[in-house]
Amino acid sequence: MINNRISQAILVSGESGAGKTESTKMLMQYLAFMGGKAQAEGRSVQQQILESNPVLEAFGNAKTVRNNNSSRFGKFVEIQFDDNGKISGAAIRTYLLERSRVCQISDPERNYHCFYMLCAAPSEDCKKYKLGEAKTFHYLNQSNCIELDGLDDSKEYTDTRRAMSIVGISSDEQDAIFRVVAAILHLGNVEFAEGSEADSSMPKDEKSQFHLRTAAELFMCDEKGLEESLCKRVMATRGESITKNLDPRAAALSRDALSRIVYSRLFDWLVNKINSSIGQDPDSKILIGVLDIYGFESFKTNSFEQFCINLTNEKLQQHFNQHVFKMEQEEYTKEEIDWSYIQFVDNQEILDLIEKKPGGIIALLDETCMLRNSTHETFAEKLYQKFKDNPHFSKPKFSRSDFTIHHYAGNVTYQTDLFLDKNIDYAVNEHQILLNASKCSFVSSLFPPCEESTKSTKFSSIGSSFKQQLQSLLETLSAIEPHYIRCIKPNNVLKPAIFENSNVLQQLRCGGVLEAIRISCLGYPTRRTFFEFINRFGILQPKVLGRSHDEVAATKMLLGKANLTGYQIGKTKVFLRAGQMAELDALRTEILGLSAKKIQTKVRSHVARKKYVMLQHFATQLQAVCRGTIARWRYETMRREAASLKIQTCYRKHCARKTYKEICSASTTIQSGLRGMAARHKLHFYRQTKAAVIIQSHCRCYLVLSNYKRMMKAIITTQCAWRGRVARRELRELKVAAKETGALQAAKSKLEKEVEELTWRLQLEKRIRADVEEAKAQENKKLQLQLQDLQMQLNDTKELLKREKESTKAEMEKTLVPEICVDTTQVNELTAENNRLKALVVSLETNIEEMKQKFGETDNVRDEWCKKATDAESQINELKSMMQRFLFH
Ligand SMILES: Nc1ncnc2c1ncn2[C@@H]1O[C@H](COP(=O)(O)OP(=O)(O)OP(=O)(O)O)[C@@H](O)[C@H]1O
Repeated sequence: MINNRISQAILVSGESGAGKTESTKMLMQYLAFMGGKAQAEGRSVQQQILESNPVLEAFGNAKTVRNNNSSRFGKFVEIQFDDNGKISGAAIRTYLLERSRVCQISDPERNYHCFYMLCAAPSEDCKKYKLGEAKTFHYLNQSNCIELDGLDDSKEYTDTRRAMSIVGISSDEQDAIFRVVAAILHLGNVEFAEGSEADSSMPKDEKSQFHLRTAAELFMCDEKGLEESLCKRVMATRGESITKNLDPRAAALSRDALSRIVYSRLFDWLVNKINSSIGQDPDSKILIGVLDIYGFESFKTNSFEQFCINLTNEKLQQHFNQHVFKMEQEEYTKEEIDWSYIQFVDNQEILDLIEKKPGGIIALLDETCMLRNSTHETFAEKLYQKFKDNPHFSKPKFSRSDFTIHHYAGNVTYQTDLFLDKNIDYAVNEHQILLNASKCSFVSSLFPPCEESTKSTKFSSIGSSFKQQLQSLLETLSAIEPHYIRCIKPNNVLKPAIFENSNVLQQLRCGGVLEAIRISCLGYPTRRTFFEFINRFGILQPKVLGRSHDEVAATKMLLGKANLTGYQIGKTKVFLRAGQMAELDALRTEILGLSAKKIQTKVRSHVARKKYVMLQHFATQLQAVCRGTIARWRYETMRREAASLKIQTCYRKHCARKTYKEICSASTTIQSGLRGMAARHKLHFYRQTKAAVIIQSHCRCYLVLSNYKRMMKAIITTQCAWRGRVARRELRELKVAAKETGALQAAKSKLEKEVEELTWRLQLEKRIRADVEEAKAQENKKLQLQLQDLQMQLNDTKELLKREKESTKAEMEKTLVPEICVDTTQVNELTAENNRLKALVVSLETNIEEMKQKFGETDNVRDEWCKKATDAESQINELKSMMQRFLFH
């Protein structure tokens, strides 16, 4: 593809279970690996292409009798490449999904894998979709095969969801997809019973009602609407519509039709989603298409699907024939080479029988479908009439509605029973309206409203649309170079290491492989124009590339050089036998190898030299860089040293300055301290001096003062003495003069002194007298009290004595026993007591007498002193008068 810039197609064919799908996957993996881009951001196209397989397999594959993982649809994967040969986009086209499987399976087959996966999903998902075990669903339990050996459905579920995410299906979309799948399962469990009206139907029981309700919930549509769409049908007749009840059987068919159409639309949605997710490359000019399409099928019961599948195989066989036989031999004739024509079985007539328009089986089927009240029997009748003379058509002897087609691969008898139903490709109007109105955007998008014109005018059938699809596929295939892969199934028991010869031979015959090999051996499968040939193999003999040789001669020279024989030279092309091109290619490869070696040598030496020069240059640069680095490093070191020196200097300077400042401040402090101290000393000395001066001054002052005072005193004394002398002299004179008054004066003084003394004594006496008076009064009072006490004691004692005397006397008298009864001790005691009391009385009386005496003496002294005082007073008064008189004189 890269060399010739021609798109290619790989057609993988073979019967069911032969390995088409596996081979296709391997091919896709290979192409993705070879053409895959380095993983850019997020998911790469190739990854999406590969991950589309598990998604499509989950929804389009099922277990059949022949294959546990049978693809129930055809697939053409178009991988687009850009100019660099890298994958730039992809498109997947699918063909004819087997819809009937959704509602009907036979033992031991299974329905589509997705149903079983969903039933084995994690419990929260099952709960969400109200699902139970797979065997509880009608669409799954028609067959006893529920589980497959070596297939874990729950793991498949997880893997499928992961793959869906990779291909760009969002989580919400995945939820909606599985919700629809679950709804189909629930729908399948709705059974119908006779309704109240004739030929009407209704859900059979509570269980059916539940499943109907759940299906409606999952579809997010009206439950009643769903029931009516299943149990009733609106018939439009000439402008008016009539609602017709469906009997239970028809209702069940309607239910299955709904399930089929929903599933089919879901599958188409998935394919479209994958395509839009992967994206197409409109600029891509080259592509590789891989076709994985169902192989020829011939079962006991063959229905519409087998009819379509076998049509496909007829078409592909025709393409193969055309390419390998027809076109090949036409080319030989055109190029006028020596060739005897080989006959081959052309299946054009069979294709005409099936698809010719008008008059082919498909056309008749469409016609029958369009007619009201037509049945499969009328259809079969039409076929019998129309093709009774066709050698490829026959009517089985014991059947009224079957027909047999003589396919290139063998005869297949088809049962027409469901041909009409399966061919009709439209959603029942009620179903369409119901699901279009779903609250779930996903479900409603599966059933977009159809235009009125298309609804009424155009009839669309599966057969016709499939035919068109095939036509378009073959057109695509014709435009590109096809390659064929024929898968051969070694045995029918799906086991390894078993090779059934006859079976394999049959497959080889059916596929036209033997003829293809024969023609390849006889014919010339490879051909090239002279220009292409010389251009490609000219290097075997470089001189042919000059202008001196014509193309034919040059071609022959080249072929001679390669020692090839048996080839043919045509008008414009050279035709080579099988294998010759490979020989030439090997030779070319060898020469190319040698040339490549030479070129490599030169290139290597050139590269080595270049490398050397470059290394030298780099070494110099490196050295320069290293030296520069070292120099920079040295310079840096020096700079750092200088800087460190500077820093040290600064630091030392800073330290010294700091120390100096500290010393300065310390010395200033000391100086100020010393100065302060000196000043304080000075001040102290000054103060001392000042104090001394003051003391001295005071002392001096004192000395002077005392001297002065002494002097003054001496002076005064002297003066006094003098004056005294003078005075004494005068006194003496005066004394003499006043000699007579002097005696009086002396007497007067003496008298005054005496008066004073007497006054003093009088006062003292008065005071003493007052004290004595007071003491006397107190003493008297005391004595009186004592006296009274004594008096009282005395009286008491006397009384006591008296009473005792009397009592003693009375006692003595009473007893009349004198000496014998008297206690002598008691008498003695009483006597002593009596004496003591007597002494006390005497002493008290003495005391009283003394006191009386004493008071009497004191009064005498007092009286005496008073008398003296009165005398002295009178003398004083006398003297005073004398003095006054004297002085007066
Ligand atoms: N190359 C292979 N190596 C081993 N097993 C293979 C190979 N190819 C196919 N098989 C086995 O055969 C089975 C069927 O293969 P595959 O599904 O590819 O068949 P098919 O031709 O696509 O069938 P159908 O037409 O039914 O889809 C595979 O599941 C696998 O078990």
